[in-house]
Amino acid sequence: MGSKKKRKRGVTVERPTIHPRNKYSDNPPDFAQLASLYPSFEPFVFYSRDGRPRIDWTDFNATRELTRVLLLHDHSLNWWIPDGQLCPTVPNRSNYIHWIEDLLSSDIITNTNAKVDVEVVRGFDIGTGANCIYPLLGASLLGWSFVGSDVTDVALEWAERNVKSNPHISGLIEIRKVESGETTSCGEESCKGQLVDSGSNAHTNEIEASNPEPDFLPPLKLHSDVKNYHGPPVLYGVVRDGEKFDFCMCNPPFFESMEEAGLNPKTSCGGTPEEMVCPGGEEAFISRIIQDSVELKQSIRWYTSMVGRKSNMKILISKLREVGVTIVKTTEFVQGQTCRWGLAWSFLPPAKKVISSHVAEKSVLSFMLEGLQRQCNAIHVMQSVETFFCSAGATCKSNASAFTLDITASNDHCEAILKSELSNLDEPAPCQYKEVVYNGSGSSHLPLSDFSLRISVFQQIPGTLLVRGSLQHRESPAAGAFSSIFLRLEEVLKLKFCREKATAGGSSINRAR
Ligand SMILES: C[S@@+](CC[C@H](N)C(=O)[O-])C[C@H]1O[C@@H](n2cnc3c(N)ncnc32)[C@H](O)[C@@H]1O
Repeated sequence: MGSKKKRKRGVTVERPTIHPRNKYSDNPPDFAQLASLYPSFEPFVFYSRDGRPRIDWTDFNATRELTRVLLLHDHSLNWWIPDGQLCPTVPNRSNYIHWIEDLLSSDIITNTNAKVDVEVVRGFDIGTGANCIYPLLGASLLGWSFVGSDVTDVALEWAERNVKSNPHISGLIEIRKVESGETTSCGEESCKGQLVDSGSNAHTNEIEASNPEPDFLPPLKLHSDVKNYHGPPVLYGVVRDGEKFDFCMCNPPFFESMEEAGLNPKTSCGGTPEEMVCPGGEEAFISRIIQDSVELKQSIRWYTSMVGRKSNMKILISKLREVGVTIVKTTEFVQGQTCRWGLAWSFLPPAKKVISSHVAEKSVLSFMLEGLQRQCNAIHVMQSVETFFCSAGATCKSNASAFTLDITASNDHCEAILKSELSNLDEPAPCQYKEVVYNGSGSSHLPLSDFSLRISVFQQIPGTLLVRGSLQHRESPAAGAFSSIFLRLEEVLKLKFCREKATAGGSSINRAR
């Protein structure tokens, strides 16, 4: 996923954002224009006091109609889903397609499925849904061909209808029913012999795991304590003998129950239990994809999945390390206040020297606050972050609507933070608010020795927040304190907000970049 470099007040800020090739990157959907062109969409558009056209994101009919007109207007696609089925947001789903496009065009792994250029890229969409969104977008944007699989009758019927309503690309898409009777077992017995200890480091970074000599290493029994998937086949048993794919993709059932799905009160994208839920949630489902990939190995160049919880990334990456993949890549998909992750891996040999994330500088770190007490929300966390920094004398500037906090701290402030006891964040500390003024010359007036950091708080599923810190002055001498300070912040916030408190040394901090 591309991260956009933005010069703001003389500071280069890297933040993950909409993919630069996404159609909506520079031109977000224009509701007023769509309403004037499509009378069926018009009743869903209203104008807020600032005169901006809006829709009610909690109204399923409004979100479905928006998706329908966007697919028609911008992609010439005819599309519909029945009431209650999961309704995709087009800009968000396009990001995943473009990320795969990046993976395919990168030369990180060798292309042993080498094909002449005229052959089309072939993808496998696990759980294509009634909306069939990924095959429709991939075929219309990039001319890719797809097999889209699913298990439910309604998904298979409507995916097929959506394909047939678009004769210009229907030849590129096959909808495949997963036979739920023939549960494949890639259990430990069948996988054991093929597992190798990679001895590699999997990191959540741009180019991550390298396992240059997997075949010479001794077999390893899987020991990850991951949740098990008990359900219909996912890849193994659905991909046919001799079939080859350039990639597979998946927007998995994220949740273990509909209660956990919680149905975000700010949006209504529908979603039936069959679409949203599987025993063991996404951890179990993606673990099955990993197990199946061990069986299918190089039949698919890039295995990918969307991941809804950051904490699962860690578990899944260590599982990938155990099964001896040659490469792991991750990305972050950001839309509004929601974050999702992309996880990709391959068994093909790396084609070029990989850069270890040990040597790469980390400028973005994040952690999850899970199991938040009921009455706590992002605002409370923001206030506590402010107190954390201000009580050491640092300067904070908050933007409550964007859920961001810009912090400037001197060397002394950093030392004070690191020396402090795990403090009581209930007492708001007096803060020095300082407007950071752009001097117009392309450089900030802040002394370079200052540590400058932006903290963002994202709502995940109910009860879970993501806290992300991005270093604004990488070159500052105080920048070295970033990870220690962020680790400290994680401990302090978990102590205050999480039912399951942080344990010393038990940090879940993830190096994003
Ligand atoms: C979260 S929905 C994703 C739908 C669509 N791809 C999207 O992004 O909106 C998950 C889909 O996976 C399907 N599914 C669940 N288990 C499956 C399996 N073993 N094989 C294929 N599809 C499965 C569900 O029926 C559902 O349609």
